[in-house]
Amino acid sequence: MGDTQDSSSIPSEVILCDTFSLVPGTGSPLSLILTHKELLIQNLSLDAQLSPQYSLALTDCIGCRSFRGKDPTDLGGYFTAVFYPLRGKALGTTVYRQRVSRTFRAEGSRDKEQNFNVAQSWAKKIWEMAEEQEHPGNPLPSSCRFLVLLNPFAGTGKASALFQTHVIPMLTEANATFTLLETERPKQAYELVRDEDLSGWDAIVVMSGDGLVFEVINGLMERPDWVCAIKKPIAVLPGGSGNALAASISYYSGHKQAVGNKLLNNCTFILCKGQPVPLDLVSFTTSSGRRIFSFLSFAWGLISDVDIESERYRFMGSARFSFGTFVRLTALRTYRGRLSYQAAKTSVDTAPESDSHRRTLNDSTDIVNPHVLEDSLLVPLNEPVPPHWTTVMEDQFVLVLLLYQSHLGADLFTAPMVQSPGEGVMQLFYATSRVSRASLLKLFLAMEKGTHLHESIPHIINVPVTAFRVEPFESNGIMTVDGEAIPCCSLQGQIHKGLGRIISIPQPS
Ligand SMILES: Nc1ncnc2c1ncn2[C@@H]1O[C@H](COP(=O)(O)OP(=O)(O)OP(=O)(O)O)[C@@H](O)[C@H]1O
Repeated sequence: MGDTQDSSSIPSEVILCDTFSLVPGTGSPLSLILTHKELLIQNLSLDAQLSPQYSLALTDCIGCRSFRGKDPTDLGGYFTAVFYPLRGKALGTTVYRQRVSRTFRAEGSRDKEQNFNVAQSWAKKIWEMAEEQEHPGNPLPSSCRFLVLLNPFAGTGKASALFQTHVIPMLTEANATFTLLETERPKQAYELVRDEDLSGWDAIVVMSGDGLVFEVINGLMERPDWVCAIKKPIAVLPGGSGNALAASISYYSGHKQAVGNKLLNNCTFILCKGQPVPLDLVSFTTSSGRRIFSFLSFAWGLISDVDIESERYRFMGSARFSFGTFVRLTALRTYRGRLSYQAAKTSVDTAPESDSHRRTLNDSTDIVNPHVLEDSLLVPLNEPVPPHWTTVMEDQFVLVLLLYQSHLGADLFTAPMVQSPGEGVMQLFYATSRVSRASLLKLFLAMEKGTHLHESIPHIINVPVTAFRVEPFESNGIMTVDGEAIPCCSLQGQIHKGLGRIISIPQPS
């Protein structure tokens, strides 16, 4: 955990060292030591109430600014450093970020300007070191300009209020500028990103559920300059009821499980400190010729039924999915159809077994034709699937799910094996009519903590795949792509590794 650890040794590579006092406080002196990695605070007073020494990690610092005292007779120079260290149960399931702000007063000189200069040079250096901590790669500019698209009706309708209370203060501290656009109707975000010049923005931030992200991805892919446009970084802040992408990004960025405001804090921190990383997208073609781009999931059967039927329990927030699942389990349906897929090849190198799921040989970079994204793994829907594909002979399905991120909802940790947003693999889960209600119940209960893969649950199959086809024999039932309902029809899709960009904090492997 990065916060306030006791440190007993003086660090070797000291960059700055000076004496200040803490504000507010007793005015007692303390020594500040800045190294490449941390700000070390040592109390110089004999007050036994104060911790003698603690440190704040610069990886957790989102901003630092200097200022003069308001009172003209005040000779002090000030700086405030804001950190969001990890809190919670490191070994448990919930780890989240919480604000720690420290203001220091420089008072070594009788000259006000000189004290201010000291504070200013500390603030500048701390921020420089904090930025140096970020991972190498392609960082966002230090003063970012964000276009924030917010759906005020997402989830339980609190997104606007949460943006004001939780997000704006953190963006301000991080010196980021933004333009907020509250959507007034469905498809407005889709049309905006499809039609407008986006060059004035470093990233598009979506504060909503997964539905608005779906609009943004599909809007970008509709542009004549989609090859370039789809590389525009997207960031996600949870404002809906499912928030699967937000929960996945929070998990990849080292936060384990979090929901509600804790998840929002984590994601806002990621927005301030993260960098654009590759995001897998799946292109779907339906029998009606429709092309859809997806960042999260495809579902048919139990999961899509619950997703759409539980809309009426929206007031429950994320609990609507668990409640809807229990309701649907009492009246389980089966759907007749055929499922085919191309299994992902796993690496045969010396990687440890537990790691093998992360390695896929399907690294073929998409040959990006400027006019259309080619699906090199697919044949036309009216032709049989390629001979090396697998077809599930069973024709009664209870559920078919393809998931390409770790979470299916903030509290549905369905694919713990997914460790980053750009692995180039879809996790296929399916169950046929042989599965029992007890097995399904066990699956959904274990999914909350992501332990279902360690339990033996009969007749729930998981295969990593790179392409798939679903052919329902009847047109009743609901299918969803990223939680959005589409008419039940034959369709197929393939993954495009790292086609998009999402802001995340990559973890050292
Ligand atoms: N002002 C608006 N009024 C009504 N619908 C809107 C508005 N703005 C966007 N939408 C639509 O609302 C749909 C649902 O939004 P979204 O998925 O982001 O939230 P949610 O359904 O609450 O969350 P989740 O998908 O995580 O359950 C989107 O498909 C979007 O098209």
